[in-house]
Amino acid sequence: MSQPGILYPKMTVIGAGLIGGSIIRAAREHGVVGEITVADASEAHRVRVVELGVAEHVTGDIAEAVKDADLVVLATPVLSIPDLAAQVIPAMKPGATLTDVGSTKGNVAEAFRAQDCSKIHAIPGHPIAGTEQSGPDAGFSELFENRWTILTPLENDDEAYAAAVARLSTFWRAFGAQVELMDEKHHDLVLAVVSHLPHLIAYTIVGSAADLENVTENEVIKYSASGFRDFTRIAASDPTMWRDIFVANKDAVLEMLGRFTEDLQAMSRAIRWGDADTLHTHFTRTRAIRRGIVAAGQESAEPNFGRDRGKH
Ligand SMILES: NC(=O)C1=CN([C@@H]2O[C@H](COP(=O)(O)OP(=O)(O)OC[C@H]3O[C@@H](n4cnc5c(N)ncnc54)[C@H](O)[C@@H]3O)[C@@H](O)[C@H]2O)C=CC1
Ligand SMILES: O=C(O)C(=O)Cc1ccc(O)cc1
Repeated sequence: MSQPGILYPKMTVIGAGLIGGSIIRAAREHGVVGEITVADASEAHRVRVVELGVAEHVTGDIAEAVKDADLVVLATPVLSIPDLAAQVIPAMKPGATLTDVGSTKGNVAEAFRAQDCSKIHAIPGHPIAGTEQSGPDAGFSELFENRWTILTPLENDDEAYAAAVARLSTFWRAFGAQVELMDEKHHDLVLAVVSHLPHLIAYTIVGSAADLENVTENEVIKYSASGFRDFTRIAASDPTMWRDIFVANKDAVLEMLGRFTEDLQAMSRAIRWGDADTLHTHFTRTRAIRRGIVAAGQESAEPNFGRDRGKH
């Protein structure tokens, strides 16, 4: 793939965890930024970023970190974004771009709109790529390859804003991602079904299995070599990140949870009444959905494909 060259001479990433760390590595590898500055609230993480040697500047001072940046990326848990936006936006230089990678977009759009964004280009974003790992060591440059990044631009008819959205799209494409633009409310509904609800189910079922009196913790570990193992991987995802997602995306998650509960009741009824046809028809449909995803090249037929890349 031909690379676009330097898109942002100075990039600042706030939050050097899995996603921030992956962006830094990918941006360096693909040559789309010049100098990289990292700001992180955790001293231990700042020390680790220095040891890893992945950034030119590392600081705990947010205003100092963003003042010269052409691109600022917020890569922290979503409930921290309103506070960070209030610190970052007034400190940014005119004409610079602000984006984020948060898993929810309605609250981020609201946080950006609450500030005076007239001198910068504020563009919420979300790479649909990740793992259950977190922290500065978890990042790897290939994370975004063949994945989607959704941008949810704010309402703004300026040509300069459209150009900033186009440049940010080029940035993500340089990492091998495909970019889609979407309304933030639609984003939050779609992600509630395909990401937030599955995580809630995994968190719940792993807890339920461990709590059952006739199932020991030892059996949960021993037999997790089966399909249950995928649930335990997801249920190992970062607690702070997921607490924030469910608080921020409450309405969409509750709506989807309501529909899911109805569908679960229908399955429960089919099992109770021995309605084998209903079960078979349903499982045939879901198998076709999975095969469609594999055929579209979005996933390997092998389990756990790509999930372990970049682990240390
Ligand atoms: N983990 C995943 O699979 C994905 C996560 N996301 C989103 O990306 C964002 C970051 O997630 P991860 O990289 O997984 O988290 P992480 O836990 O690996 O990294 C977050 C980093 O932010 C720092 N931090 C936290 N609050 C801060 C604050 N107020 N100021 C400065 N630094 C702060 C932490 O010290 C940590 O280094 C979240 O909003 C999450 O919803 C998006 C796509 C995938
Ligand atoms: O690890 C997994 O299976 C994920 O689903 C990763 C993930 C987590 C949160 C996001 O907003 C996007 C991707």
